[in-house]
Parts: sequence; C-alpha cells; structure tokens
Amino acid sequence: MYKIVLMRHGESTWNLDNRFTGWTDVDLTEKGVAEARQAGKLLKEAGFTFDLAYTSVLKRAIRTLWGTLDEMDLMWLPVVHDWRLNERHYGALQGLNKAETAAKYGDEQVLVWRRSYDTPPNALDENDERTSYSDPRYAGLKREQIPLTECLKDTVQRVVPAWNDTIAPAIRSGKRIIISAHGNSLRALIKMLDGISDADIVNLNIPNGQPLVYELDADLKPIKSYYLGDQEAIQAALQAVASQGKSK
Ligand SMILES: O=C(O)[C@@H](CO)OP(=O)(O)O
Repeated sequence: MYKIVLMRHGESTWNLDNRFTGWTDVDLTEKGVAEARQAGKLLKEAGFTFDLAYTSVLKRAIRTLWGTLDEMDLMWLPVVHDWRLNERHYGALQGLNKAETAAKYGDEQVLVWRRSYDTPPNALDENDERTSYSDPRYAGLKREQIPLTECLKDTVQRVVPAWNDTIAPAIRSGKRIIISAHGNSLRALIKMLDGISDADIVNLNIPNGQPLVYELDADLKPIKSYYLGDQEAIQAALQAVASQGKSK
C-alpha cells in the first residue's frame, strides 16, 4: 500500500479578495503562510515523512510547500516544479471578483465557469497583457501549450500526463510523496484517481492548506482518502469555497 498527500495552497491574496486567479502568480496571505505551517505540524504529528515533493510553478503552491516542509524539518527534500500542476487557466475571468461576476452574469453561469467539466470561460485575447507568453518560466513550452483559457477537461489533459510520466513512477519506486498544488489541478487529479464522472465533479471543492491523504493499492487505485485535522472546520471550509461564486 502507498500513501500520498495532496494539498491545495494556503489562502492567497486573491482568495482573500475573492478574485478568479488561474495562472496569475499571486502570493499567500499571512493566514495562508500559517495554514501551510499548520499542515506541516499535522503531518509531523501523524507520523508522515516524504522523499520527494511535487508542486507547480506558481508561488502560492511553492510557498505553501516551503512552510509545510520547514515545519517538518524537510527543507532539504528534492522538489519537482511542474507547470502541468498549475491552477486551471481562468481565461478572461482572471482578476475579476467572483461575487461581482455572479451579480452580473448570474450564479448559474458562474457555477458553469467554475465547476463544469467542459465549458471554458472566454479566452484571453492573444495580445492581452495577462497572457503568459513572455513569462520566462514557460520559455521551454511551445506557444500552443500555453493556455488562453481552460475548462477542467483541458486541465485533466495536462495533469494526467504529469501523473503518468513522473509522479506515478516515483510512487511505484517507493518514494513517499507530497503534492502542493491548486484547487482545480487537484480536482483534475482526484477525478482521475477516484474515477469521478463529468457530472459529479461539479460538486467537488478543495479547501486551502489541508493535507488530503490518499492510500493507494499496488495499481495506484485509491483504497481510501481523508483529510487530516479538524473535520468540522474542513467541511465549513469546503462550503465556503463552494459559495465563493455566489452573488450573495
Ligand atoms: O480562482 C481560481 O483560480 C480558483 C482557485 O482559487 O478558484 P475557483 O475555486 O473559483 O475555481
């Protein structure tokens, strides 16, 4: 049996402002930094340790990993930064306030943009200053690999290869791993792991900074999964994430 830990980054400045974030590289708030440390404490108390860490190329996930590993005295750990673990690209919604967008377009439309499997928000214009074309961290990518918008299906199509090419082989080789990523890149991964249908994935939300343990069998199929920590607080946090896209 293998055990892996998935974790969404701690609260970011744009989580606090309730803005669509996607590939925008915003930092953690003080609360987010504290959540990362608290996650490390919980993992240490529960007897976890790791051999290898995966994260995205976005600082809110990277800094969360730093805080967690620091708390576990594991800052020396090898870390793989993979752009394929980035948050889902939110297209032209990036930077807009979620509740204001819901007041303008309706809660239903915002739910479709936030959680549907295959309806992407409007794309950024190629000339929009918010594109990632000139960002040096994506210099190794072909232009067509850099999204202008994504639905969850598009995110699945990059997250699953990251799993198959690098993460799954590392787990099979016996490495104990932690993945620090994002709400929707983790929804993509969990959809694949748990075989969640396109319709049911709409209801899955992930709270900030809470270690989610997956126990996997020899074929890397989930045996069970559970959040560490205060279960009531986690349920409340899940509900709060679900409500972020409502006008009131
Ligand atoms: O803004 C985002 O990029 C994501 C994660 O914070 O938000 P949502 O939960 O609305 O998909």
